[in-house]
Amino acid sequence: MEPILIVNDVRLTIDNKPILKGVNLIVEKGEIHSILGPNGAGKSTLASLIMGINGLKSPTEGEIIFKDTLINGKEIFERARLGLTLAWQEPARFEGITVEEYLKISGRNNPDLDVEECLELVGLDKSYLFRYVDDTLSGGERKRVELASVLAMKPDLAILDEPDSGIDFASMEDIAKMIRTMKERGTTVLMITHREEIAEISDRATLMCDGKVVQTGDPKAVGEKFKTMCVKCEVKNPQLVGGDE
Ligand SMILES: Nc1ncnc2c1ncn2[C@@H]1O[C@H](COP(=O)(O)OP(=O)(O)OP(=O)(O)O)[C@@H](O)[C@H]1O
Repeated sequence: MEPILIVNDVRLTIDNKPILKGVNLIVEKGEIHSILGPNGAGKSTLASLIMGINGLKSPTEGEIIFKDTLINGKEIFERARLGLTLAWQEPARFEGITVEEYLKISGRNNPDLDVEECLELVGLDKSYLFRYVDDTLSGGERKRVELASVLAMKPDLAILDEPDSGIDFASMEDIAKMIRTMKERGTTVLMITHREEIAEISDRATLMCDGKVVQTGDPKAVGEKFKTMCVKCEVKNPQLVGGDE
């Protein structure tokens, strides 16, 4: 096993509020790794820190190492150049850009780019190439276009923040298939999700709660723990989730 991403004792405090409280995570090259956890666990904040977005370029303490390079403090474009990309929780919306243009921009550094194939892999036919990436596409279609753009980019590590949001239950198997295709094409996937059934397509999963990692391992076991412990805990006793430092 060869780690592609190492998150080493990462702490983040914003306005005196501890948000990440010593997160340790190793993502192995070639795996699909899910992060599960209740609302407010710190999943998106961790994804932002790994990508260097939303003003979060460095943790308060700890290290983020991508492909043997310490990326604390690096700009988003430097991280992208190293082979790191992120698909957002909110699907893409770009006024005046067609799907074809969007995929070509996304895949400009991919010598094997085939935009029609990228669309096909996310279940959209080639008539979508001429559609605009705006609200004339449904939320689910924009989500698919965004996942097609990740396939076009072919990054070494793709962080997918809730790829299942805005996707109806019947399309979940499609999404799962697409994420597996990403893996087959050499992209390691770190995926944030609320749905344990999506986490189950992973090779490994991590459960986060209250800014900490609770468990990493077999996705079924982690999903089960999420389902049985966190959901109950969140509903009945939110103030006890995970405890404090
Ligand atoms: N810039 C910020 N300033 C203050 N608090 C913040 C900031 N960003 C995040 N938080 C807080 O940090 C905690 C973790 O938020 P985060 O969005 O990372 O959780 P999450 O696990 O992704 O939740 P969800 O599943 O609801 O998206 C929340 O309590 C949130 O309000």
